[in-house]
Amino acid sequence: MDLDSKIYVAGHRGLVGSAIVRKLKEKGYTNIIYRTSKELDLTDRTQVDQFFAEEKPEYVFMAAAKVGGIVANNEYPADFIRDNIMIQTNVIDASYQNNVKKLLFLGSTCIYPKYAPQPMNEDSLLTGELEPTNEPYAIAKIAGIKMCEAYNRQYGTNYISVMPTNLYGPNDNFDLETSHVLPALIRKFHEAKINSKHTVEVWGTGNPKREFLHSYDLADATVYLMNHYEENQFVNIGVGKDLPIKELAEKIKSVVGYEGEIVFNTDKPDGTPRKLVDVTKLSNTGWEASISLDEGLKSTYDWFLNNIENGTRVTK
Ligand SMILES: NC(=O)C1=CN([C@@H]2O[C@H](COP(=O)(O)OP(=O)(O)OC[C@H]3O[C@@H](n4cnc5c(N)ncnc54)[C@H](OP(=O)(O)O)[C@@H]3O)[C@@H](O)[C@H]2O)C=CC1
Ligand SMILES: C[C@H]1O[C@H](OP(=O)(O)OP(=O)(O)OC[C@H]2O[C@@H](n3cnc4c(=O)[nH]c(N)nc43)[C@H](O)[C@@H]2O)[C@@H](O)[C@@H](O)C1=O
Repeated sequence: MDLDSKIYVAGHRGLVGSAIVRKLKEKGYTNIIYRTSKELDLTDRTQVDQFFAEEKPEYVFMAAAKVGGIVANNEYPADFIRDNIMIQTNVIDASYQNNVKKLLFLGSTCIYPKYAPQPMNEDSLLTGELEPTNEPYAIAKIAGIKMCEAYNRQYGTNYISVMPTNLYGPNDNFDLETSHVLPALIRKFHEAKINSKHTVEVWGTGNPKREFLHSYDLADATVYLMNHYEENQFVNIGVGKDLPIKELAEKIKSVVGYEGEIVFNTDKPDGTPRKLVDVTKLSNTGWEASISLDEGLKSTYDWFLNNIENGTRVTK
């Protein structure tokens, strides 16, 4: 990408999209375009076609999607498969119709089989059954990967896909029903502390292990790969280290400074027991993460204190 290339970041207000815009600006890119979902509903093909025909972006970062944690995925499976298939199909095909030079599609590590050998490498795709709590979302993401590969093969496009591990950082979703574990626990411990509550509920047994990557590291990796990666096969993005949810909860409890007890609600699902990604392929490109989980938790809690009230964004 040249510094004046026209770059469309889809989903620029979200966790990932906002970090990508920040990174592009930091690196000196000057011609970045974006739209909110109100201005451009990516599930609507007519609106998408009109936008691409008018704007003619040269590069596309596909960070717009319907995203949610384990319970949201489990309760709204139809919304997750429908919206994601529509959004990605519209954007990928409109990119082809309008000669986009390169597109980066964001998948997720839930595309791997529930019991894939750990750490999970890229060759594990489609080798076993998926985790039921997020199967519809994972199938939409697998369709996105395969669509990029198929367009490259049939039409000679240059579309790459990345599979990030669980992410966190500024502009995350802090809604207690629909968010992922890390932002949910930051909010739960914080509210318990200020309201002097004696216990905090953590879903599941606390035994599943997860790997966490800061959104700024992810954004750095996506811009790096947009400039340096050309292979048809997707690439994992992670840190190569995971921890049990129980330990994550203890860390967040300590960062927030909460002194009560943790209670596990085993009526809530655990999901995949473990999904550590193999980052060998990524490391071979020369990229590695730089923000440690301890550092990232502290800065994300600071961001939360300055920007979130009652679970929603306020600008202080
Ligand atoms: N969060 C995570 O832990 C992980 C995320 N990913 C992937 O990263 C990508 C981004 O996720 P994340 O940033 O967390 O998600 P967010 O929910 O934070 O952001 C998603 C963005 O998508 C936009 N969007 C949703 N629906 C539409 C629509 N119909 N039309 C236009 N825009 C729409 C929203 O725009 P608006 O704000 O304007 O409504 C929003 O800004 C996704 O593909 C996700 O699968 C992968 C692995 C882990
Ligand atoms: C990124 C990824 O995100 C989802 O998969 P997940 O990793 O299972 O997501 P999660 O962050 O919601 O949960 C991780 C673990 O944490 C436990 N947990 C404890 N307490 C809370 C809690 O308060 N909220 C949440 N959400 N989880 C909690 C929870 O029970 C589970 O054991 C999918 O959408 C999937 O499609 C996807 O791609």
